[in-house]
Amino acid sequence: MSVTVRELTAGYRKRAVLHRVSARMPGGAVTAVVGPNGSGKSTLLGVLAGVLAPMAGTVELPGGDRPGLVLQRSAVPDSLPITVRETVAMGRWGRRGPWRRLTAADRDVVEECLARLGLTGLAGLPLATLSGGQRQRALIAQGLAQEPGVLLLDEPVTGLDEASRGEVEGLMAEIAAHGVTVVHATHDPDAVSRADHCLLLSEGRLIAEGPPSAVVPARL
Ligand SMILES: Nc1ncnc2c1ncn2[C@@H]1O[C@H](COP(=O)(O)OP(=O)(O)OP(=O)(O)O)[C@@H](O)[C@H]1O
Repeated sequence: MSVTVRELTAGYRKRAVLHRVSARMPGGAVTAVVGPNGSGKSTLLGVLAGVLAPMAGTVELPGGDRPGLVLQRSAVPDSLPITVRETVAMGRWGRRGPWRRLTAADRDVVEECLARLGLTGLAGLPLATLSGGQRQRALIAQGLAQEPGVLLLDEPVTGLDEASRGEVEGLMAEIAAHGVTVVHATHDPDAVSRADHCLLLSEGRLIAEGPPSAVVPARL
């Protein structure tokens, strides 16, 4: 099911960063949100994730579902003493609360997500000891463990080598093929061209929307 924003204005304190953005992100497909630094990509993801309230306008999510949010890798400090399995298990906290024990069903979901992302063999290692690509997969597994209908990813391929970028792009396509609406912010031209749909932001305004080939300027 698709996600729709209408006349969305949002920002921080009194300052609007997004201005009257109207766009549709198709269900079961990958949408890339592109635009220069500071154009409002992360802000849009924050509003879709429900961590930032709109100042005006509306957000329509399938079934009123809370989307899963995969943070930028750089937002996770290296000093965090947490294993890969614990990282993925945090994806269940939204359902259980952080201090409640996970149920057997929760633990099954965690193991399934670890397996799906090829992380079973790494599950007991500290997150900080993983490569950039492996760490990104752990964060995606955490997002999937929320079993969301909408998965939001903030710059999931930034800083990865070509092989890992391709792997993460392939994963996003596979997740979408399972019916999840995937929306990611990116600067990477390959990630844009492999998306199904694209939103181009500039200075907080939507300046184009459609298939990547029609939207993305050659200079990106
Ligand atoms: N927590 C915050 N408090 C105040 N202003 C913020 C906050 N986060 C972002 N901004 C401002 O909002 C504007 C848009 O930032 P945003 O992070 O949404 O852009 P972006 O397109 O994701 O940029 P980048 O490509 O650099 O990640 C910028 O001017 C930024 O300074």
